[in-house]
Amino acid sequence: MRASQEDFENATNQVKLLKKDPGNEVKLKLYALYKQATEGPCNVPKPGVLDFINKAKWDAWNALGSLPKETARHNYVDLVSSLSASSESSIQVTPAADRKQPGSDALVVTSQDGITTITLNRPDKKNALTTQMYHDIMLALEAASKDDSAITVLTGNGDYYCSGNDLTNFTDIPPGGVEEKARSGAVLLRDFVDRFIDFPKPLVAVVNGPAVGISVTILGLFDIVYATDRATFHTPFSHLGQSPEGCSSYTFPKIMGPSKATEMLVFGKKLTAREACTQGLVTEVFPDSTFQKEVWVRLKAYSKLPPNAMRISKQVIRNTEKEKLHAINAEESNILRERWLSDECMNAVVSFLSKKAKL
Ligand SMILES: CCCCC/C=C/C(=O)SCCNC(=O)CCNC(=O)[C@H](O)C(C)(C)COP(=O)(O)OP(=O)(O)OC[C@H]1O[C@@H](n2cnc3c(N)ncnc32)[C@H](O)[C@@H]1OP(=O)(O)O
Repeated sequence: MRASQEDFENATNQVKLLKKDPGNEVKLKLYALYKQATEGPCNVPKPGVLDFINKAKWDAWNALGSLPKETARHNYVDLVSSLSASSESSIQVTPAADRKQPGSDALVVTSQDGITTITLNRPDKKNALTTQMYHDIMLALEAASKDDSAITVLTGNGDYYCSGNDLTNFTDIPPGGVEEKARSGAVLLRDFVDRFIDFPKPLVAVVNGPAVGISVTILGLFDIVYATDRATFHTPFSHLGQSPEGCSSYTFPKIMGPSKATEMLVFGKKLTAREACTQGLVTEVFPDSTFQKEVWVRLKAYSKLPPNAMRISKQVIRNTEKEKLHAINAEESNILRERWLSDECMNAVVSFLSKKAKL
């Protein structure tokens, strides 16, 4: 028996009463059938490749081809009645403008005992780096380079050190489109990494938990890396259709040899803290239970050493490579700009986002 218009309207109301989220795949199917039943075959332009949610919806609708309206209506009613009446749906797209924007509290900067500490403070998002945070970290480094502290520390709040680039950064497309987005992303990346290359004082990473992506690659530009034994080091660039940054294409082979660097940067092998220490990426590993205490006692003692001597010694160690590092950074940023426009990268980002999206 075909579903009547009344059955269809009842089903559309029933959807609103579902208590359990039926999942993105079902929600896309419901959306597509609804559009087909009410408007017929897909008749709107395909959204831009990085307009992930609307593109997924468009794809689902378009996939129904010339399915007759009546059949779509019938299939919609069938699908709704097969979903548990005790579920609840949340078929909504949260507009970008309505999403909670990270405030300046996503980064906390403190200065004490001769140490300036920059803390990533988005523990609920595993300290993923928003565009604003890249800018704020650059400002914090600029200020730290001029303040009277002897040592600068980067660390994270919560169970993660940092989960790398916030993948939702990819959804904020400017009027110039995806090319413009990729271009400005590459400029931001290059500026960001340049600040680490040029940082004049001893720079210490206090890796309080797992580290992913760019938070790992820039470790090659730090002077000291202390890690809890709970930390892991993961650069899943190939999985994301991306390529190495943070000068890691140069620093990692230099630190650990080309073959171990390839395992990390090309195959995305995740290292434990002890493996990373054996391979020279980490300076020292501490038991998680005493990590904070031991590290800060150590750093406070170092911070009492003559600051000018430490700064000059750091520069003697690092300066010979600066020019090369800037050239590598520029090249890596350029390559990434192209990677961000690739299908491989877009599909990987869509896949991550669609797991969290409210469709
Ligand atoms: C302009 C400069 C560009 C520089 C280029 C940089 C490249 C990179 O850094 S590539 C690396 C990018 N990062 C990732 O691919 C990591 C993605 N995240 C994950 O794989 C996982 O979230 C995890 C392994 C880091 C943690 O997994 P789990 O313990 O299961 O926790 P959840 O997944 O539930 O995470 C909690 C919450 O945080 C959100 N989140 C975590 N990482 C990111 C991220 N990188 N981008 C955006 N959001 C992230 C996650 O989605 C959860 O959010 P809600 O669902 O809203 O609670």
